[in-house]
Amino acid sequence: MVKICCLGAGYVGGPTMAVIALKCPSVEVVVVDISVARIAAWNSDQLPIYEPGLDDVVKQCRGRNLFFSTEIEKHIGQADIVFVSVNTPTKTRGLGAGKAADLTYWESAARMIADIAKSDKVVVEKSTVPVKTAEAIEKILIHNSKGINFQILSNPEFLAEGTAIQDLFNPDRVLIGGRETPEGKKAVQALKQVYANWVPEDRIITTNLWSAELSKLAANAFLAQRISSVNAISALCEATGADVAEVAYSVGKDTRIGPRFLSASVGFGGSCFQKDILSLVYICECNGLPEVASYWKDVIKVNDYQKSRFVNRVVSSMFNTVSEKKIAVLGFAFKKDTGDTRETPAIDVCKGLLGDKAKISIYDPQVSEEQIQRDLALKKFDWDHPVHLQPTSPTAVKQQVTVTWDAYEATKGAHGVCILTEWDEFSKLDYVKIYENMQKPAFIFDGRNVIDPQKLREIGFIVFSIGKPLDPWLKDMPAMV
Ligand SMILES: NC(=O)c1ccc[n+]([C@@H]2O[C@H](COP(=O)([O-])OP(=O)(O)OC[C@H]3O[C@@H](n4cnc5c(N)ncnc54)[C@H](O)[C@@H]3O)[C@@H](O)[C@H]2O)c1
Ligand SMILES: O=c1ccn([C@@H]2O[C@H](COP(=O)(O)OP(=O)(O)O[C@H]3O[C@H](CO)[C@@H](O)[C@H](O)[C@H]3O)[C@@H](O)[C@H]2O)c(=O)[nH]1
Repeated sequence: MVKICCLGAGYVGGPTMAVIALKCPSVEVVVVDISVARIAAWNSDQLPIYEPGLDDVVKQCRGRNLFFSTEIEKHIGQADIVFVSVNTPTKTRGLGAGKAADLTYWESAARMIADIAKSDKVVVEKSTVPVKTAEAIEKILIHNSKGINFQILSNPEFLAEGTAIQDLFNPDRVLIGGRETPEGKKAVQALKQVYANWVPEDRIITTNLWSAELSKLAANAFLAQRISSVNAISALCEATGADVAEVAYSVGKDTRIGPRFLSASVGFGGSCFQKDILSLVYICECNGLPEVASYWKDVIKVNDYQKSRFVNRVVSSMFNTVSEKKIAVLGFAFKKDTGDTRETPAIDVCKGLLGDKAKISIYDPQVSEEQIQRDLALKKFDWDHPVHLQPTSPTAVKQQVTVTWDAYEATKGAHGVCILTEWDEFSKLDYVKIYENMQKPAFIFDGRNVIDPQKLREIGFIVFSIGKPLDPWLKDMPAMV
């Protein structure tokens, strides 16, 4: 029986390994983590992450050929294939701070594998890493190898949160990069065989190591670039009276461009896009390519602009101040169908409003008060370290922020409502009831274009929707910078 061990029981390690276990009954999969709490949650009825369809997959295989454990050494020792799916945050200190990927967790994982292994192993990079990481990892493994043969493969993950199970069941492609030596090719084949249990052969791409590593960063950069492109156009739509949904539809009808990933928003969030583009920028700079670095950096610049533009809209519409005004925030997760808040645009928008002394009342169906308070108190990039290693006691913002478990409670007595996540339930709320319970004039700022602005204007709201023709009220407000 092939034995797989995965280091890192997070948003990638957990779902990916659960699906491998489901689709490959003859493979034993053990997911290990340094976080005792996380492993305990994977072994309970309350999984540590919310992901549609995940409970079902885990229930089918846990205890059969899928196990979650903190006995890292034992399971690395027994494995034929070791996946490494640990955090690769942005560095906060030293060389490359604010851009380069911090490979501390990866390096310590590699050192542990080298120390423990007593038999040959295929080591798979599942984490997103800078190009040439495999070379560094190889050096660590080989220098400590005691004659053991390690083959390192790059097998980046392309799942998106909220649709992870669907993406894993039916991936657009599986990418495997390896050394072009006979041993390297054998290792690629061994991993290919695992995926071939459910992924059609023509969707399994094999490349050299560096192409695989770079493809992951490039794919995220291209995806994020589409969002920044449509968001840049959304600002121009607001200035000209064009409607970004109509523009995106017309543009996306060109088969060379395609319709997906063209929804204007308050900005992209999530643990990957910003981190991976910053990493790409740093790699370009290190390779003497400042023009290429600056091209990709602008994708993030436009994203930051979109978030601050949104805050400015809110403040300038409401008589240029939100001080002491209650603002309801509907949605805190970085997208619907996840409880993940890493790099969510809601953090920057809330911080912007808090900077103008607003009182914020937040509702998100999947995010707890503790998480929100921590997010609003954490320093930039601290969020991407293992949860149990993050600072514990958030301060300051508590009095200005309340968190409710009900959209009607959050909006009661509010001067304005900001929709920051596209949860389906937000388009179905009773907006007449919400309007009646709000201060007047009642404002709504839709950062996800989930409500029909015309219908809400008929109720009496002053409405701002990203990239849509402006409300007459907003047209008369001071110009925005
Ligand atoms: N989240 C996504 O949608 C996504 C998609 C594709 C790729 N990725 C990449 O996958 C990697 C992991 O991302 P994630 O979202 O799963 O992160 P995560 O924070 O949810 O999970 C990482 C886990 O690794 C554990 N860990 C850290 N060091 C360890 C060690 N030495 N041994 C064992 N466990 C260790 C942490 O405790 C944590 O539970 C990152 O490189 C990320 O960029 C993420
Ligand atoms: O048209 C769009 C599409 C997305 N978003 C936003 O973009 C962010 C990222 O969304 P998405 O890409 O769907 O989720 P992630 O889980 O971050 O997945 C991305 O990042 C992962 C981590 O690397 C990759 O594996 C995936 O392929 C890649 O889609 C979210 O805030 C979305 O709301 C928009 O604003 N407009």
